[in-house]
Amino acid sequence: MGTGYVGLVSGACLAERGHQVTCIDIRPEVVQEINAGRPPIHEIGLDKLLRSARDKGMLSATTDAKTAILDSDVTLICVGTPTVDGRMDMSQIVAAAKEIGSALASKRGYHVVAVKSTVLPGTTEGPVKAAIESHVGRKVGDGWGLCMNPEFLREGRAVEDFRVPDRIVVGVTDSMTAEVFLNVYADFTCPKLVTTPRTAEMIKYVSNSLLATMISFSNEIGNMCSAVPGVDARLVWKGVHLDRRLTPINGQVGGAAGVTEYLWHGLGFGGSCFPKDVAALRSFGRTVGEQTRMLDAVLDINADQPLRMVALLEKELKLAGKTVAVLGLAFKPGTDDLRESPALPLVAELRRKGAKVLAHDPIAMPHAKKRPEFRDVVFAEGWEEALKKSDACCLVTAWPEYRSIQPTDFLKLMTRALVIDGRGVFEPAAMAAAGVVWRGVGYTPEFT
Ligand SMILES: NC(=O)c1ccc[n+]([C@@H]2O[C@H](COP(=O)([O-])OP(=O)(O)OC[C@H]3O[C@@H](n4cnc5c(N)ncnc54)[C@H](O)[C@@H]3O)[C@@H](O)[C@H]2O)c1
Ligand SMILES: O=c1ccn([C@@H]2O[C@H](COP(=O)(O)OP(=O)(O)O[C@H]3O[C@H](CO)[C@@H](O)[C@H](O)[C@H]3O)[C@@H](O)[C@H]2O)c(=O)[nH]1
Repeated sequence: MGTGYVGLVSGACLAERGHQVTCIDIRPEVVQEINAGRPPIHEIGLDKLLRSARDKGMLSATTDAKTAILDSDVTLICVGTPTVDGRMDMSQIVAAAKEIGSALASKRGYHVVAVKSTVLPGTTEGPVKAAIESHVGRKVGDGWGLCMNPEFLREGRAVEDFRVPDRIVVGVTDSMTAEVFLNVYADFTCPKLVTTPRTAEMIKYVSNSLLATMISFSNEIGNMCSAVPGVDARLVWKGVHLDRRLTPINGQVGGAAGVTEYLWHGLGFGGSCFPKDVAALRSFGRTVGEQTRMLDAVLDINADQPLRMVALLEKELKLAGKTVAVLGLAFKPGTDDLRESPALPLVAELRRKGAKVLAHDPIAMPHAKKRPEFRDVVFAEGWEEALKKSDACCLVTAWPEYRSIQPTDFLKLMTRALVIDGRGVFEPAAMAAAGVVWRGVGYTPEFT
């Protein structure tokens, strides 16, 4: 139920594993696209997977929740749980639960409802259970079961993450539900952690909050390193990661320059999860009488990073009347998602300072053109055009095609080659040697 990033990817991947899947959504246009074999979202590998599942008769989509629920054994709730004023908005999840309850009222045979959406501790056993029970007319355990199954996939790598997860967490209170539900994941060989619904809910928030904390910590340290002549943050992270406690046992480290992802300076985190989940956990902490000094700092540091990019630019030129190329609008590469992208506060600040913005993104431009925040942004066909018509360049999203831009391209295309790198994409020494003025957010190379 809910065919966004989580619902559609889960549905397509479970169909691949041999389950019969019906995707339910309230948006008829989305249902139509799925039935036509076209994913309404951009995810690597999803179009092929969806078409294959549909062609084999393993997956279809509908707006008719009741029929779909009556014809199935398990329902995964994958609707949105946005934050409004920093608090989790439960309206979609409660509406979905009521609909499931109404359908289950006439159902024979055991049915398991799993909350896959990210929800605060107590939500599954509180409002979700209450909404289902009040409509089904039977208590949980009487013909139906309830569990919590957080999802850890990343946008842009969602199919790969779902196919090969690090772990599967299930929060459940009775063995019958655990047995039926774990059958869904029978083919997955990763560690499976069975716990209570409240602990499962908390695991999801703590996972996201820890990763967000690592990013803000790296940014605070990167900013500090930048302020000390002769300290190179990239080498600082390399040196720190040579500690075996931070480097995985097999010696494989992800991320740039041999540094574990999430411990790397830059523009900060965006997307539909980290900002909302840290904010929701912070307000949850207050409701249980706990201070959240770390989480407060994580969000404060993150809000500052895009503004630092503008401050770096202003050291090099007066922004009023100038044109700035913004390369990348999506909150990260591999997705067309603009939710909470650092490009949003960056563009707003550039406009506030009187600069014109000429933007490019390989995938997200059709969405960006519809956003009111980008109303007076001009869009370029390609990065070459953006650079040619600009006085400076801000690299926001580390798309592979931007990684291949050479120092000579900046020199050839721009009147003055001035680049502010928000993602540590370019090699500072090569840029400097070629004569490009290169600055990094949270990073000043050792040799400057
Ligand atoms: N996006 C991610 O990478 C990700 C990863 C892990 C967990 N999560 C969590 O999973 C949940 C879903 O996230 P998403 O990004 O897939 O959301 P989304 O906004 O992309 O999709 C939600 C979908 O639910 C549909 N919907 C709303 N109410 C419905 C109802 N009553 N019946 C049927 N459909 C309904 C909407 O039309 C929409 O298509 C959220 O709680 C999110 O925090 C997201
Ligand atoms: O070293 C890093 C790594 C990431 N980011 C930024 O952090 C944000 C989130 O990135 P990522 O974690 O790759 O994407 P999401 O799709 O938002 O995935 C996160 O949020 C999901 C939704 O809850 C979880 O399921 C995933 O496990 C969790 O990684 C993006 O803006 C990235 O640019 C950094 O700034 N520095």
